[in-house]
Amino acid sequence: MAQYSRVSGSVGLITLQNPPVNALSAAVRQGIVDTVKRALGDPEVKAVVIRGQNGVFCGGADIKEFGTNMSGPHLVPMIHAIEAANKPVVAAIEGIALGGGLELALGCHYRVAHSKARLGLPEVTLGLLPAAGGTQRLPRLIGVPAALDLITKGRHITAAEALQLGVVDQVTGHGTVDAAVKFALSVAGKPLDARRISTYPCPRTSDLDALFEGVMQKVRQSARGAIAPIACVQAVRAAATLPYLQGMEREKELMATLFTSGQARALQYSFFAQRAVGRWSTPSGARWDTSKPRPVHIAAVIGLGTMGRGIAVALAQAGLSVIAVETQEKQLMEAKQAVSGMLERGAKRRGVAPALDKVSYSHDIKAVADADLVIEAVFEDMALKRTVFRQLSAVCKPGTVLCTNTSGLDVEHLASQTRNPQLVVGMHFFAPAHVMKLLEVVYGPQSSPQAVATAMQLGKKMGKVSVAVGNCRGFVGNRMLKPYLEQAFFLLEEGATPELVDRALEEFGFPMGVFKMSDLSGLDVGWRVRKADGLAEPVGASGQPARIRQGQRYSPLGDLLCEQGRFGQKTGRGWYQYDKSGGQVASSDPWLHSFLEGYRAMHGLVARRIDLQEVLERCLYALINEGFRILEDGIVAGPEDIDIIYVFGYGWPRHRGGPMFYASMVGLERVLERLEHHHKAHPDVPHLQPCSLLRRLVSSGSPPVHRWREVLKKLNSQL
Ligand SMILES: CCCCCCCCCCCCC[C@H](O)CC(=O)SCCNC(=O)CCNC(=O)[C@H](O)C(C)(C)COP(=O)(O)OP(=O)(O)OC[C@H]1O[C@@H](n2cnc3c(N)ncnc32)[C@H](O)[C@@H]1OP(=O)(O)O
Repeated sequence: MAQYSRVSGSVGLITLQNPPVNALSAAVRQGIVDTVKRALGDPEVKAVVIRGQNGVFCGGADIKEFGTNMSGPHLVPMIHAIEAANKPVVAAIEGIALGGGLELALGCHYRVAHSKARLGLPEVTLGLLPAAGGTQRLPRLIGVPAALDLITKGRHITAAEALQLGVVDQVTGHGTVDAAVKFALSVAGKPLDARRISTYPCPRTSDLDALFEGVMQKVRQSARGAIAPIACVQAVRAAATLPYLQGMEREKELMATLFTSGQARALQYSFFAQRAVGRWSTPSGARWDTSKPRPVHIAAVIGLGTMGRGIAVALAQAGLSVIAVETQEKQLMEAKQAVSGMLERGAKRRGVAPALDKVSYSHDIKAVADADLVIEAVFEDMALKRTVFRQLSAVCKPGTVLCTNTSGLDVEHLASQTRNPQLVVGMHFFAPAHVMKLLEVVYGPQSSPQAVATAMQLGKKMGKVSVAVGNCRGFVGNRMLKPYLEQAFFLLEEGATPELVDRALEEFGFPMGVFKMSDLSGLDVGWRVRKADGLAEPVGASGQPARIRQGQRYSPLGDLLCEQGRFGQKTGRGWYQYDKSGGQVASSDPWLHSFLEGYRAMHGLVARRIDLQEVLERCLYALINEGFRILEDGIVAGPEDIDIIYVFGYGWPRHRGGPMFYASMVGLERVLERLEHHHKAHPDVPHLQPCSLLRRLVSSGSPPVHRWREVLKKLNSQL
């Protein structure tokens, strides 16, 4: 709703009221329509100020309404009525003016913003475009290039940048509403014609065609199949080439296409999923709202390889004091230089002072004695990690939370090496740790709610999207990756090429196909794990046929490449060839193709034609099937956790929502039917056998993904 009052005698003050972000719900829109009418009809009122309650102007249209039959006044005529008013209307922008919130402000005649306010049109991130006149007014106000930049990227800008661009008229460091009221009084009675942005001609830009062509090309490259950024460019083009009302028609038409698209549903699901993972819970009953984190002022990092360095940087950038430990003197010196460089570059990018003095370095593990939390980031080797945990348990002060940065080792086993296993959790960072947004926080059966809450809160402070997950081999992300990779190898055996598999996945929207990704991260990484698991043994040594291990179908292709020293980009050869060791441009490798032919011949395999659809089904449905197993095992609280992990850590295209959302969009029945089909064709591949949760969801009528938690609870209680 919106509240009305009169201030300073002649200013009508309208306050939007819809906590926490004053989203433009039907009630708020109705409130604005009513209060504007009241202010304009009051002869005592000379000017109007619109503000938001609790220091927040407006977070835009109410996204929760999008899935409903939206009632109440429409935004477009509401904003037109404000712009057409015969008394000046001033937006007092505190906190945020985003999406429809900024569009409302652009309909006002003047905008006064607090210096800490952030403004933007982020609709593109929700699979939409600014459809309340944003695509038509913003280019008219600030020019086509700047408007294109803001609208296609959905970037938030500061008040200072907004002032520089001409989005706002005044910035204040003090009381925004007081400043806006004063401003309103100063312009009361002045002509308003020149203040109605919809009447402005779009500022001329030289070679408009070349500009739009260039932006469209960039957007198509970076959007990888996302339709909203393209529609945003088309809408701004309408502003630049058509009269305002025709431009508005085009905006509406484009919005109608986006609004009903699966991509918009996926991106809006992702928005709420990201918030849902913050409300974590564990099977033991620990919860985000009842578990109190321990304060962390001093954090320590043990092991300063690539991961440890990134973690130290992320901690220092989050304002913590960091003790960085590396036992080898030479490596410590190298790490110190590297960490300082990363901090300096990061600070330069963000326009702040580098937090160099936040990090102290030591080669002695005893230096961590006073740390509130320690993150062990030594080499991925259980014996080594065990030793470090025993040492940490001996040297740390009581109450220190001990975390292991591992991509899949048993957190519970490490906890058992310490005196206080309840204070041990996993923190699975993704490389580069100071850049990648995802963090898996892994709790074991003994981890205390406080330890989980502490790691989750620290992740948030470091700017990570943190997801609480249970302790199992590979946790969530890597556990699901295993069947995906396995299918990719099997497809090569059956006749596919790395190029074909990668093309299918890249056209789906992954930034890189599985083989290019594997070349980038290094084939030796997986080889080491398979060797440790007793899988990658030479044929003779295992005493089993080459393509069977531990009673299941196995592809030794990756191992054979490693035996040839083909580790991917770092050696200049892997599934592809590169111009040099460390080269990044993959090209098809004739050697690899004849190697595959020889391999198939040796094992009596006859290559068959494999199409892109089969690649997608085999790779993605096997991964999704594992996701259902993870849900069934109670490793995560809901499908949102899995989807956020895949979108933020594994390159799953955001406009497809994540694997579990994608499965629900494809239709659970269809996923089940195709898994059954592929399992029948490959009965020796357990990962293709549909998991019982998937079957049970299908028999309960394939509920939409937002109802799975509820169904899961019910199914579990029936067990
Ligand atoms: C045939 C059919 C034709 C159909 C044509 C349809 C025409 C429809 C016409 C519509 C015209 C609309 C035009 C407009 O351009 C569209 C929009 O405005 S879309 C919305 C744009 N705004 C945003 O994208 C902002 C989203 N929010 C954020 O980025 C952040 O929440 C924030 C505002 C920066 C605040 O961040 P934080 O402080 O970190 O807080 P949280 O993120 O945790 O949020 C707190 C709480 O608020 C909820 N929330 C936030 N924004 C909205 C919102 N816009 N609507 C509803 N709810 C919102 C958020 O979910 C949190 O709640 P929780 O999920 O935790 O319960």
